[in-house]
Amino acid sequence: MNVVQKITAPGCGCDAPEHMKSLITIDEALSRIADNAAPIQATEQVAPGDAHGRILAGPVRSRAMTPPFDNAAMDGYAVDTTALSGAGPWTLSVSARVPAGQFPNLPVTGLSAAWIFTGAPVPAGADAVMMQEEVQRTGATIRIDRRPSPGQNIRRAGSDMAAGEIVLDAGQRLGPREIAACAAAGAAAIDVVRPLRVGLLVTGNEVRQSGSDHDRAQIWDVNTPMLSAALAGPCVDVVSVELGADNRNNLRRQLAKMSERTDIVITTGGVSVGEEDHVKPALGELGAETFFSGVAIKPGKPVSFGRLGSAFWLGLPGNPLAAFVTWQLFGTALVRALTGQPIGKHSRRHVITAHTIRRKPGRCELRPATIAGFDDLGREVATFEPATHSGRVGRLPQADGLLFLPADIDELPEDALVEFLPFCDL
Ligand SMILES: Nc1nc2c(c(=O)[nH]1)N[C@H]1C(S)=C(S)[C@@H](COP(=O)(O)OP(=O)(O)OC[C@H]3O[C@@H](n4cnc5c(N)ncnc54)[C@H](O)[C@@H]3O)O[C@H]1N2
Ligand code: MOO
Repeated sequence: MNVVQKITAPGCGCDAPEHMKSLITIDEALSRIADNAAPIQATEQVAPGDAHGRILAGPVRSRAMTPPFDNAAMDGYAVDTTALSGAGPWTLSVSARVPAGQFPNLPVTGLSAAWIFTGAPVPAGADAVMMQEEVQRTGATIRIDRRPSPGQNIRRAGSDMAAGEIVLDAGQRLGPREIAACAAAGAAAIDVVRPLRVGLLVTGNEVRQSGSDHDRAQIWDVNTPMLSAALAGPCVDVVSVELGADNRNNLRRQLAKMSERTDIVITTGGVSVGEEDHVKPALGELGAETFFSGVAIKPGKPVSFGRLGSAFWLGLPGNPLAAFVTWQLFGTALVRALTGQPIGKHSRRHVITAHTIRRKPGRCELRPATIAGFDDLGREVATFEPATHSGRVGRLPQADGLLFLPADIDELPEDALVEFLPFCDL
């Protein structure tokens, strides 16, 4: 096996024909999202049990040390090792019984032991807990053959979290692991970012509801259900889903209305250069700002980003694979930016290509790929179709993510190391 090269930076397409010169790189597009989309300030409070998938608006501090007291890690006997003189064995009298949830009244003194259960507070005077399997109990006495170590089987107060310690920072997405830390920190109510209000406007005269009867020149709408599914998550409220005809005046009215009640307006289709592509002209008439218009990628070249009033606009291409890929690259980044989560390249990793690639250079290609397994060095190996077709989604369910094929590369051998972005949900 021969690693030919390590590829990190997708090229910029700047040796491309004149009409591609205005296109920017993926990383430049991500920077423009990060620079323009400041986190929304609105927050709300939720209980830890309702926080799944929400984004922390501020740090979470531990309200008290945890565990709150020294406690037994095993069912057994709490003893004072300093009272065990000589080489043993030792016989101790069982002087108390301490179940979890009950505070011990009596200290352990001399050759006495407290019968203790996992999670129960360790009595004063004891400095070790013997597992019950390691002692012989007879009536009200136990025999210990081997000297316990001081501290054995005791979980010390504060050993997990100190009082006041920051356990989570703002911008963290709350999954089961983070919610566990919040609960252990004693958080009764957690400050989270209020869900983003998102509107979806799917354009195209030819688009009809999936499964419906349609005329000969019409097609089933893939983008509405696909993006509705992509947006389904606790940090987003989809407040409006509309279809829009290829008509500038109508689109202008729809965009204006949608932008008044949303943080993000997502459009699909009508964003390229043809006379029937009315989304950008309609936004122009409404005085929208444009932060980028076209990225040197395949699929998804016309993807655009701007602002209309207080709402951000993300213009995804109509081709369904292009819409999905640009959602994965830029839509998820915009949601992250507006909810205060870092956006970066951290989720990209490197994989090995399973086949030779021959392609037309010019744009960085995002090719759907499947992680098929590992090579003999333990590296992930990706398989993929011979080409990327922006209108095809039939094989998308088999893909795990996107390979980044740099703009200037026309051929890559088998076993090349390339960047890979796993698909992610909100
Ligand atoms: N002269 C040029 N033509 C095109 C260029 C270009 O640079 N110069 N770019 C091409 C590229 S790349 C893309 S991507 C598409 C994107 O165009 P639009 O975003 O304007 O999308 P539409 O033209 O409206 O639609 C493209 C394609 O997708 C189908 N579509 C649209 N909506 C849906 C939907 N909801 N569900 C399923 N399929 C949908 C539509 O029927 C078209 O076939 O432009 C190229 N052209
Ligand atoms: O950029 Mo488009 O998605 O290739 O057809």
